[in-house]
Amino acid sequence: MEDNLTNRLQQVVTDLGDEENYPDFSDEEYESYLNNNEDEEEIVDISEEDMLKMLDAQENPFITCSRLFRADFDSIKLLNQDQVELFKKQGYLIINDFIPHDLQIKAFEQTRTLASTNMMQAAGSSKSDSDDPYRNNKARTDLTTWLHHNEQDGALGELMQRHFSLLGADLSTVIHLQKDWKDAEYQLAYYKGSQDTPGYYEKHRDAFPDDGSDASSHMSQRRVTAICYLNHNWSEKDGGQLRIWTNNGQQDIDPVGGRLLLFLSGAVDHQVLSTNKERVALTAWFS
Ligand SMILES: O=C(O)CCC(=O)C(=O)O
Ligand SMILES: [Fe+2]
Repeated sequence: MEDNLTNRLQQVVTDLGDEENYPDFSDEEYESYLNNNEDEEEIVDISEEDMLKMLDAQENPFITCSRLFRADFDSIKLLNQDQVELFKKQGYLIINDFIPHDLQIKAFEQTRTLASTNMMQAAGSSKSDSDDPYRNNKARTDLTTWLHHNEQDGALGELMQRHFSLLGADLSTVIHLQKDWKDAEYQLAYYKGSQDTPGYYEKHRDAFPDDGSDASSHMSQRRVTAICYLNHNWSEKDGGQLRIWTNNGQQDIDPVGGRLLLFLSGAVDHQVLSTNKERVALTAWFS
């Protein structure tokens, strides 16, 4: 009896170890077997890049985002009608001398001080990873810090309180921002950048395409990116241009001090090219 049991057990073990006794599934049968035996709903882990590809294939993102512009609006103070038209048509707009030269110099020096006194963090550090889960710490080399317009002193405070708040008033007049929109998110960025170790920020988009309708608004918060450059005496050899991908191909924008660049966050891919010198920018996102 015992022998019998041992023999039978041995036979089972031998049969299990013998591949020829396994059911012979084709790949398709195996897939369907796995799917039928799945208890939990499969969570599709799609990358930001693939998600953008999928959304861009549904509709040109410049068209999606152009629906954010209001058909009629009241008076605006900083921008003029032609600039608004151009912004809508191109998906981006450059405004030179957005701020006075002395304010630009002071804001640059203030940023340098913040960077050298450890008040700014590597953009890919764990602290800011949670702000931007799609990026890893190799995507960009800058030091950053979030600024709050009513808590900031000095030139950077003035830049937000006076200049960006006027811009925000205009943008909320010409563009559909979210109903509870109050103020921009502000991020200050400092690239150390040298000939030996150039700074960079890889190609990316700041938001998913969004026309403000209920169907798409859950995916994105940011609608307009506004970048004010604070670099003085910028020259071609310093690099650090912002390459943008527009509806009409790519274009490189020099990060000239005092210059403001606006673009539709959900439509324009962009990349900071190698910068061989210190490079400072204050970015505001309007949602
Ligand atoms: O500094 C720039 O020109 C671009 C910055 C940027 O792309 C970002 O902070 O998302
Ligand atoms: Fe960006």
